[in-house]
Amino acid sequence: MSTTEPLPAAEAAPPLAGVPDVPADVLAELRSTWLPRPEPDSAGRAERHRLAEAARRLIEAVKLVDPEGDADALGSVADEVSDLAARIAALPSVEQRTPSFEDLQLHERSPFVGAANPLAPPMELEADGPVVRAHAVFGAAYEGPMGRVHGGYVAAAFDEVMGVAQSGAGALGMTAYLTVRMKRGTPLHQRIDYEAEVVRVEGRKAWVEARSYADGVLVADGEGLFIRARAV
Ligand SMILES: CCCCCCCCCCCCCCCC(=O)SCCNC(=O)CCNC(=O)[C@H](O)C(C)(C)COP(=O)(O)OP(=O)(O)OC[C@H]1O[C@@H](n2cnc3c(N)ncnc32)[C@H](O)[C@@H]1OP(=O)(O)O
Repeated sequence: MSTTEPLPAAEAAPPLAGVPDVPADVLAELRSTWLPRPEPDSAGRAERHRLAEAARRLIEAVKLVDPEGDADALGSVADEVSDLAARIAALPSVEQRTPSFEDLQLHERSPFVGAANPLAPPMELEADGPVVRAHAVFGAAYEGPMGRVHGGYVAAAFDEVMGVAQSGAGALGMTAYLTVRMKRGTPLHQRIDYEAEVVRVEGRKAWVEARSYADGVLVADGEGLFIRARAV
């Protein structure tokens, strides 16, 4: 891909040649309902999301706190946070019960999109015809070069958005390879926009293209191959 123009918006996902089983109108409906973030289905889940958001602020604060400041104060908060981690770990774990449908959703658990996952920025998703659009703001914890997102996270964000694009097109594969061209640094602390679309399907293989933009300027683009397991 050489153009820097965003992919055009589309009215609806056209049928994708090669994707089996699921009619295009059903997929389009699923995409429009599954990709936007749902409201939490219980008070407990809402509180877990609030806890994850607090943990994100904690991660950011720990990354930025000055080691040349007050060592006693640092030691004291390290003890408190350690006690808090032990209190949380002593609460019932999702791994001790059969996961619910909501537990398994990308919006809940993903390291990029998951509201319950403190590692997730979290990224927001939307369906735009056959294109999946996403956006995220990466904080200090994602820093590689000064003020820029680490290249591993740049690539991983592409994996997520491409993975959703091919799942949303019914391909349901796993990443076999991913190529990301990093054209400019991806800046921290500002909204990064993504777009991804399946461009070709052959049997169990789906090829996806994606791009990312900072303030409308192309910062990276790439493509990936996703392969559906034989059993699915
Ligand atoms: C409806 C709305 C829903 C929206 C809501 C979305 C929910 C859901 C979103 C999820 C979003 C998560 C996004 C993260 C996605 C991951 O991170 S997935 C995790 C990372 N990837 C992996 O762990 C994959 C590890 N690799 C594998 O498991 C296996 O190698 C694979 C990829 C499944 C392929 O295995 P296999 O099926 O045994 O492959 P095999 O039969 O040997 O080869 C099949 C063909 O593929 C080719 N091939 C195999 N591997 C490769 C390769 N690496 N490179 C090139 N060609 C290859 C072979 O040459 C062969 O080609 P042909 O001879 O048919 O032409």
